[in-house]
Amino acid sequence: MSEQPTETRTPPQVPVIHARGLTRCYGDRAVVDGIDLDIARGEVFGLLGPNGAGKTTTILMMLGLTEISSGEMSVLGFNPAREPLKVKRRVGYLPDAVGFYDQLTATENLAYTGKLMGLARAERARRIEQALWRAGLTEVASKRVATFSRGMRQRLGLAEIIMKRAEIAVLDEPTSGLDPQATQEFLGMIGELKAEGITVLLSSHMLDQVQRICDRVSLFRAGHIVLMGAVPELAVKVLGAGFVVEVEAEGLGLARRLAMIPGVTHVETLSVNRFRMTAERDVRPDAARAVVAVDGSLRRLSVDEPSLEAIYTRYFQDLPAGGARHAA
Ligand SMILES: Nc1ncnc2c1ncn2[C@@H]1O[C@H](COP(=O)(O)OP(=O)(O)OP(=O)(O)O)[C@@H](O)[C@H]1O
Repeated sequence: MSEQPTETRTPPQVPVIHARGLTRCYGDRAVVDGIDLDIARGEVFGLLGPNGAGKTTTILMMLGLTEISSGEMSVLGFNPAREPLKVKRRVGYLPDAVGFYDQLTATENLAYTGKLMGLARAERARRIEQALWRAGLTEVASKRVATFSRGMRQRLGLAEIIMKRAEIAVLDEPTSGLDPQATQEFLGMIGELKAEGITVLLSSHMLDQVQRICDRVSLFRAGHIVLMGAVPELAVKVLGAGFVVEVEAEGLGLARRLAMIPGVTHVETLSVNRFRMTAERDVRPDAARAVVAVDGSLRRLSVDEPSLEAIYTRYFQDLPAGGARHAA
């Protein structure tokens, strides 16, 4: 195989994952029902939603692992239904239960994948060594995978993605069952992938983790994407507020100044010299400048970031009983 993923990279402005009206039916039931998606290169994109909402089915369609009933989908410019091998070569997939050969060592497992990819022996050895090192597995490289904990298997999955030089990493519940330290390390590694320009799709129920590492998230419900965007945007939509910034400062006409800051939707005067601002973004630097502009003195500035947990909970609480609400 002589294909070099680096030579075929899609230009940055073209979404690396594009779907329109994507649908998957089992019998007469649509489990993914007309979803639209555009994911940019280098984005960390979260897929959230209750069990059975259609996240894994969407991922499987992306990878050419399940049929697309109707709609369009392209991954790195390829149609996964017609060109699954081209997609597979460029996309790393870490399913919930990673399938490695238990009787082989970590190195041997990666060597097996490397051979399937058609990598020459020297190149294979170089990439394996580098990938194991990046995943923190160098010391256990010659241990059989049967002896690995779940955390180590997950890292080996990441090592495989690194070795493949995948342009997209698709991670399905990667941190479930990991202890807090292993989780932190794993999230750190996802951050490193992003820093290299790799696009990451993360399906997870761990809302705090999703919030920490994702640029945008999508909320699936009954086969639809019902919400999509950056957390502050979703907070404005669902909670009616994004960031809440509190300012304690003296200064004449400060409340009026604060209200003029772009992105501020509301300013409440809590008491003399104490203000609570609701904003679409973190406006603390602007608030500090506003205090200086009125020749005031700043005593305290704090921000409450919107939480994905609160958005998720409120969204489902606000649904009318048995009601369907599916506009992204
Ligand atoms: N092969 C299949 N045949 C019939 N129905 C299926 C099949 N695979 C999935 N489904 C159904 O499709 C729906 C969506 O499943 P999917 O696995 O995509 O959900 P999910 O959002 O990934 O859930 P989870 O959070 O539990 O992983 C579920 O109702 C599931 O039962």
